[in-house]
Amino acid sequence: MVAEKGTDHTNQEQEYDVLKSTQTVIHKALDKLGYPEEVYELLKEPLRLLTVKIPVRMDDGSVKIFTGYRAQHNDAVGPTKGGIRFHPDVTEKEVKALSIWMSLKCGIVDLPYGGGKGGIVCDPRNMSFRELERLSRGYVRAISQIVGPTKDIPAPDVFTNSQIMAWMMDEYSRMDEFNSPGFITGKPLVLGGSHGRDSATAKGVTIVIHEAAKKRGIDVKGARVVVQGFGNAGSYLAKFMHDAGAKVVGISDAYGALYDPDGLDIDYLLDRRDSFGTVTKLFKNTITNKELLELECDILVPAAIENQITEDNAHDIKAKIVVEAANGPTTMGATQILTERGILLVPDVLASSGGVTVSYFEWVQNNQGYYWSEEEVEEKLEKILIKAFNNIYDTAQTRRVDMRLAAYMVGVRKMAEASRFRGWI
Ligand SMILES: NC(=O)C1=CN([C@@H]2O[C@H](COP(=O)(O)OP(=O)(O)OC[C@H]3O[C@@H](n4cnc5c(N)ncnc54)[C@H](O)[C@@H]3O)[C@@H](O)[C@H]2O)C=CC1
Ligand SMILES: O=C(O)CCC(=O)C(=O)O
Repeated sequence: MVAEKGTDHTNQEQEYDVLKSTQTVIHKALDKLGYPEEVYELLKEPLRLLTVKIPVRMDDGSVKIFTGYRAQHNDAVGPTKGGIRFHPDVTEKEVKALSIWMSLKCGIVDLPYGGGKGGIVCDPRNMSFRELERLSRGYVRAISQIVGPTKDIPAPDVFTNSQIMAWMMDEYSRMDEFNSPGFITGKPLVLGGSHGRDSATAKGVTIVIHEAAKKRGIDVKGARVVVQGFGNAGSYLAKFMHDAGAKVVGISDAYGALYDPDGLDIDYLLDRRDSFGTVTKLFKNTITNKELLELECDILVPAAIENQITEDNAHDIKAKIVVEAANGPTTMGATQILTERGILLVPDVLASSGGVTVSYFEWVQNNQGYYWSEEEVEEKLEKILIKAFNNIYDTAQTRRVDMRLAAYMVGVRKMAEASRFRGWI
């Protein structure tokens, strides 16, 4: 049955509630796996959520109070792990959902972690370098009691980068009175970062695109690709697709989108984009993000923010494969519509797990004090993601469920088992 389009405001609010929809799919996954209700009661919310107020001295002398969060979903398997987002739309609910997705990712690629996530309500695009440094350091001081290399290990996410990780690592090291590179991942190479972390999310997406294309008999060479978002995940991905011989016909950022049916000049766009993944402001001939998503193409990769493919536009998506580099870009209703239309949807918790996988490699290298080559990192990442993709694809086929539910079934099992062995449930 084809789902009806969302009609009123309440329907839309429910459709866009990322926490509720995640909970619904976790519930279904646990039911399918035969777990009792108390497992769902444990896993439906993070174990811990810290809300902090961060006073920051602004460059004009005034003090601004920022709100930040750190959610730790489940630490039965090991320390929690996940990025920190700086964005004006950050909410408590979003951070909670993001921490649950991190647990699922860690389960899918079999890392010894549970999920965590942090966020600060701010717009770094309107802040100076020094204001950002003070905010980053203030956040670490505020959450210091619950994070640490064996407790909860942060990393980059939307509008945060290796410089911000460096300030945060330095602040934590000062408090800890040790050099603590294992406190955070996504650091610059000279501070114990890993080769390949910058491009890891996109590399992982590239690996699963190749696997998904094989399943659909699509040759990546010559395939038409559309990428929403031109930041860390989206810009590297556009480059990898371009280098693989695909034709990247559309890209976008928060301000608009670019389209060329003959393929965009990706190297030129990479050269001109700013550190927040903005490039479309330089062009007059732009289209909207909505138009971008509905372009004729073979592979569509949302790599920006949540709730982009909804019941309102899922019927108009022309791609044969949708690969979610972003967290939560497709609503539950839209997942159903795309699946019914025969579009292969590779869900976020699988497609974007390359980032946390290489973050894990970084943490291992920090703990060992022994560093790997880029080739070693790539080889290990490829093995893990090919196995994860095929495991989930096969689960979807044999259990006759959509790819998202299959991914949740694979991802939730380890933390449920670990919680059971610990005697929590
Ligand atoms: N950086 C990482 O390692 C990982 C990132 N992700 C996810 O990938 C997505 C993108 O993250 P990054 O590339 O790291 O962020 P980024 O900050 O490097 O880039 C974000 C991009 O999204 C665009 N954008 C922001 N708000 C938008 C809006 N309202 N509409 C359309 N575009 C908008 C920005 O202009 C920019 O091009 C997020 O969902 C993030 O959670 C997932 C796994 C790991
Ligand atoms: O690299 C990490 O530890 C986490 C990356 C992240 O935040 C994500 O996958 O959404």
